[in-house]
Amino acid sequence: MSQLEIVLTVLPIIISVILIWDLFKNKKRSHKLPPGHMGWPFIGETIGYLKPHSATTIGEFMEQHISRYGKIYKSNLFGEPTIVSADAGLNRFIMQNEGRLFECSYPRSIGGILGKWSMLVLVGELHRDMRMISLNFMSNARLRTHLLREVETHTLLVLRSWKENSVFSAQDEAKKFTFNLMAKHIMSMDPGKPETENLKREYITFMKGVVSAPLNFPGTAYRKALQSRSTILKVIEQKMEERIQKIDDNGCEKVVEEDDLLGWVLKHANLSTEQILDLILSLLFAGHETSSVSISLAIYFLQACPEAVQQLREEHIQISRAKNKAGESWLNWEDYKKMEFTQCVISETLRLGNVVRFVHRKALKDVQYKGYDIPCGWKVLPVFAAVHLDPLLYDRPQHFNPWRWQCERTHASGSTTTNNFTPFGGGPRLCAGSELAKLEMAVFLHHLVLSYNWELAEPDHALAFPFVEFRKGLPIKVQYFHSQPHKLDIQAMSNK
Ligand code: HEM
Repeated sequence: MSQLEIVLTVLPIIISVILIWDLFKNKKRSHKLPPGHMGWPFIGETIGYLKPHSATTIGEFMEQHISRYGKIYKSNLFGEPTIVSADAGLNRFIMQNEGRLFECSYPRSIGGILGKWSMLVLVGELHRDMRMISLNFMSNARLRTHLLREVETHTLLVLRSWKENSVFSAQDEAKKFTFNLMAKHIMSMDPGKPETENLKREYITFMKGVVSAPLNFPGTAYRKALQSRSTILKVIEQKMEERIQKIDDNGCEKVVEEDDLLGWVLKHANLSTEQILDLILSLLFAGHETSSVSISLAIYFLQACPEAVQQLREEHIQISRAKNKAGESWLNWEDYKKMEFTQCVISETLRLGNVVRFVHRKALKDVQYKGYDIPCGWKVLPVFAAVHLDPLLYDRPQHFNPWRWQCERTHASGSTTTNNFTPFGGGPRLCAGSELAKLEMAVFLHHLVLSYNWELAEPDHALAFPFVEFRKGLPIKVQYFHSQPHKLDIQAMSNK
């Protein structure tokens, strides 16, 4: 057979195979997709989707898409075909079927910056192992025995530094509080020490990169963040080495017992150095940003709602009076459990502020939901913010109304509000630090309302892009609230 004859025989076969394969794929492709628009090639509709908007709204893009296509629509976001869900039922379905029908799938740039062993990136068994470590370390028992005292100490350190009538950024103060708490809890680093302050500086550069476009060129925020990442990792690694030197052959610390995450991981978990570094960095990230923004949001919402401040203050004055009577200073778990209205304020802050607005998932199989197909491999974005701000689910959703949660508490659980409230996500990836976050907010609010009155020094509001932040840093002015015998004196409290 001549070469030409071979080509003429083989070519039609190859073309037929391609055509049959294409036909087969097309048949598979004939999904009943939700309505929507795929936008420009590659970038799709990403720019519109990420356009900054007020954190207490879902933004123009989402509003227009929901009114045009409904609560479930298709799009092209982050370079991939995507199903966006503002539907409470679908969001629950996605979160509950993690690992079976859907899987966590953050953009590659997040893995680049948080590390390939970060909990946000890991799936399957590796994720489960890392999750167990985090859950153990933030268990309810540890919250009672260790964290409550730490949270209160760090709250007081920050609040005690506030000067009457001075103007400062409440957001920076909240960040200081949560960073110091995390640095202490994770690596026993003390606030104010040069090593802690250096780490904080690097961390700020790192965070700017996490929220920026992932452009790895000289001078970009992303490139600077990658540099800060390696500096931060060096600090953590050095701490690790110091700690390993202290651990004897029996696995016990020879000198001082530092009861932090680093020590715990070194003694109890079988992780590589790289895994420990990424775990610690991702916990620092997960535990610092979200809680500090939530505290800033609470300060912001409350200054516009004096009735809520008054009720909150009454609750905390009662707790404080009972403690004074009993000769106690530090808050204990029973005090925390008495903070019922405070929990309503926290829930309402998380509902209206939507610190984590959506999460990233992908479909592991072809999935059907409400007559629509979600094709295998497509990205899926459950948008919690859209559910939390849905007027069909929450009466006057844009209105800060902590009392709506009071009715919830008196009704049986499983009610509409509770079912549709997912500030901490859900299913097997439910936030590992949710109880710690609520404790931080409650203790901070306790001392805030007992110690100060506050007002905005200039107008500001929280923007979502999509990380939530106050553009001007939430400048506030404080006055002492004197009617309490309460003293912000940690030394005196420690000596009691
Ligand atoms: C109000 C504050 C917080 C909010 C709103 C929040 C929200 C969330 C959400 C929505 C997720 C799920 C992400 C996903 O499914 O892809 C998550 C995961 C996580 N959060 Fe939080 N979080 C907060 C505070 C904290 C704190 C204080 C910590 C403590 C270090 C923490 C540690 C984590 C961890 C480790 C995960 C990953 C869980 C897993 O993948 O199994 N979070 N958080």
